[in-house]
Amino acid sequence: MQDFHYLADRLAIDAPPPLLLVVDDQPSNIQTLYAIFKDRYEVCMAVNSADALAFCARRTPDLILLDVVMPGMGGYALCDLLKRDPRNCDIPVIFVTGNSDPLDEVQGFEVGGVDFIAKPFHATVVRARVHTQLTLKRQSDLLRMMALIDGLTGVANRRQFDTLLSGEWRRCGRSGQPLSLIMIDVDHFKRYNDRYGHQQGDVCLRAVATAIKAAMRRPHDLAARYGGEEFACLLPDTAFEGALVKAAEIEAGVRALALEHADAALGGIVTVSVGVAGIGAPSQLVETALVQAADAQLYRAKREGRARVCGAAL
Ligand SMILES: Nc1nc2c(ncn2[C@@H]2O[C@H](COP(=O)(O)OP(=O)(O)OP(=O)(O)O)[C@@H](O)[C@H]2O)c(=O)[nH]1
Repeated sequence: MQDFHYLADRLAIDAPPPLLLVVDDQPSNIQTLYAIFKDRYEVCMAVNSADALAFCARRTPDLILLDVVMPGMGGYALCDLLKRDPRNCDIPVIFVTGNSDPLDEVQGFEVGGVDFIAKPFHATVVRARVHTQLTLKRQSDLLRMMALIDGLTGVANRRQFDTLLSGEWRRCGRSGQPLSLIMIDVDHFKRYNDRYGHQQGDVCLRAVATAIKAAMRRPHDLAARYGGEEFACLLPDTAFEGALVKAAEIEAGVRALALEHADAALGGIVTVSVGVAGIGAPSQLVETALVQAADAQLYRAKREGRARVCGAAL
């Protein structure tokens, strides 16, 4: 539970103001809504459905206020399109309408709208409705994130890692791109816990996770907690040689933290052992081969004295 609060606090502190997209062909309506929301939210505007789609391809709004009747594609058709797109389907859409016909509202709910706001606007009601939907959106985003993020360290969890490994294995197999995997294990971590206590052990794991994440700079690189004191990095479109460089960076990055570990075998600081495996064309083998190979290299690094990188190309 403590980890849940840690994650929730981090999200609240780091969260930028919510992004509202107002889609309306009438400049006066846009101006009114802008005036209502500009103090608490980032408000962007689109004057037709095509502009709105272009905007959503660049950025993901937290909520859309959508006029029902517009020249060209109307609000219902636009909402229907957005809901069919996996990248945009979670954005709540509130329709803004001058029509109070219940049948009209039913159509709006059928295409995935979450609420209606009647014109002319009543500022307090509009604010309250938007606030309610944004609160619900934040909560569902948090739950989605908790299902994919390790609560202790903030990196991806094992579930996300397994899902992405399967996806990247197939994608790299189709495109003929290489795929590499790095497995990392904290050395003599049982001794660390025994000497410094489990809570300090958790602090150490967070610091190690941060050092690992710092080495993952490409957008598709993934750092994950594989289990206990073991981490894994998935490097799509990266050949074995490149992954070896990253692995060395991770090993050096953890050393550079200079976390005291009086019972460590070498140097009196926390170190990691690292195993690397890379494959040129994933389609030749089953995906477990990559994990097994990286794991075998990790245990080789342990056998050969820890605090080092070992690797093999498949
Ligand atoms: N503090 C803390 N400890 C954990 C966590 N998960 C696993 N551990 C501990 O990590 C230790 C792992 O110990 P071992 O697998 O024996 O390995 P090791 O002591 O690191 O030794 P080598 O891997 O051989 O260098 C165990 O004591 C686990 O209890 C965690 O979330 N927090």
